[in-house]
Amino acid sequence: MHDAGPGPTGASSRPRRVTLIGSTGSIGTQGLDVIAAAPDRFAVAGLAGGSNTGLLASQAVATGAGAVGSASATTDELATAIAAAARAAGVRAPRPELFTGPTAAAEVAAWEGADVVLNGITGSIGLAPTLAALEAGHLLALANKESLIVGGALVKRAAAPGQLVPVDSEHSALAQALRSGTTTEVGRLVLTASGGPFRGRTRDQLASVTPAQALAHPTWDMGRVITTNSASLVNKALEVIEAHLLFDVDLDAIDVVVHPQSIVHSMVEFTDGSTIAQASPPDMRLPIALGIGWPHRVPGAGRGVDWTRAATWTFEPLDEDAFGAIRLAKQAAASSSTHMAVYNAANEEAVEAFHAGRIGFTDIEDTIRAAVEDYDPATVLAGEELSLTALAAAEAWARAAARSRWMQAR
Ligand SMILES: NC(=O)C1=CN([C@@H]2O[C@H](COP(=O)(O)OP(=O)(O)OC[C@H]3O[C@@H](n4cnc5c(N)ncnc54)[C@H](OP(=O)(O)O)[C@@H]3O)[C@@H](O)[C@H]2O)C=CC1
Ligand SMILES: CC(=O)[C@@H](O)[C@H](O)COP(=O)(O)O
Ligand SMILES: [Mn+2]
Repeated sequence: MHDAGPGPTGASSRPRRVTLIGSTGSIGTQGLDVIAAAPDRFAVAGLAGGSNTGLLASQAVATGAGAVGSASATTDELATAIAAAARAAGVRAPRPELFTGPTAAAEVAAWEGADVVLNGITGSIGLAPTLAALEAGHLLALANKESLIVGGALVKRAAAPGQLVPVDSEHSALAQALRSGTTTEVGRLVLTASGGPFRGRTRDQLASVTPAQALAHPTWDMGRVITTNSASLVNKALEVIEAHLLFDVDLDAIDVVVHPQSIVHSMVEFTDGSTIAQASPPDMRLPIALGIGWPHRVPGAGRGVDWTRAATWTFEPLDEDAFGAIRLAKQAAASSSTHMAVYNAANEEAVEAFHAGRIGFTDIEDTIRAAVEDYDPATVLAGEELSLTALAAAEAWARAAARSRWMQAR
């Protein structure tokens, strides 16, 4: 079993040191909130961000992080931004170790001053930091689902037992439910889906929805890509594969049910017909705190359900004629070890194209379907086994295949 370092129980000799990859995003900033609220349990080790250098620099000053990485700034720009943030805060500028460029996030993830890495990058670019954190022996609190889904067996092989803890709300719920039962007693996993902003629409009605409508998630405030993926149900499709990889449950024993209130975050049905569900108001700070504090709960991380008020929780089947992303992902995952990299890369390209006004909403799913159906690993990979090289080739093929659809349409 992986040694997570000091337990953040308040009674340990020092707080657990946390590196945040994607510290400027939705998961990253909520991770910083959790850490700031529990200074006896957690301290910031490292920070890595993308293009928001000003916020990254302010975070570096506020937290005293020992390592700071930026994908977009030069070392001089990052140092200057940190000095400016310190001046603005009226404090002495800290002198963290700086990392810049495309490998910065992975270098910060591997940085030795951490016990735990919270990976909150968006997209398959999260794979390198995921592998770097695991190889460095850190506990990995994983929000960046794409790295597990794309990396598949590569990520699983790199993780020692207990080293990878899910932060995604559904998988945190499943991990919590599974603490009460042995895996041989699991009948099936049931992931809840909010249904997104377009719940109840037909496929024809989906064709004309706008990016602004897709970004109006009914229950969660998240980054642009995952919010769009929730609207298309691609997020739930990725999560089915994520659950399959995390918990070694067959794909045909993983179901999705639409639960618009997002209070039951998922459930495990055991072989005797008993179901254990995890419920809490929608707030990512709870699964983030549990992820970085694993296996300990952090008191006050989230608020509980208010049982004194009348409330209705509803569950309904998913309309798979309108939303085909989950069926398509199950097919892709069963096809080859690199098909999900193709699925994800085609989706990443299509989401960007949708927000750029190049394609319509239903073209997202059509783009993924075409890529998954046309992809032939024997041709694209020329016999290469699952490896970072093979994944890069599969992704490059998928991105080119996706783009060619809207280039041709011009
Ligand atoms: N938000 C949520 O509630 C949930 C999110 N997740 C998952 O967590 C991940 C993050 O989602 P979310 O926080 O919403 O996304 P955001 O878009 O809000 O944040 C993404 C973060 O990644 C950073 N980033 C982008 N490129 C790089 C790079 N090359 N190197 C380092 N950092 C980079 C961004 O930096 P910058 O802004 O500076 O460019 C930003 O900090 C996704 O995989 C998502 O699916 C899962 C469950 C819930
Ligand atoms: C908070 C979280 O974990 C998200 O992945 C959330 O599940 C998105 O909501 P959907 O159920 O609409 O995909
Ligand atoms: Mn989720």
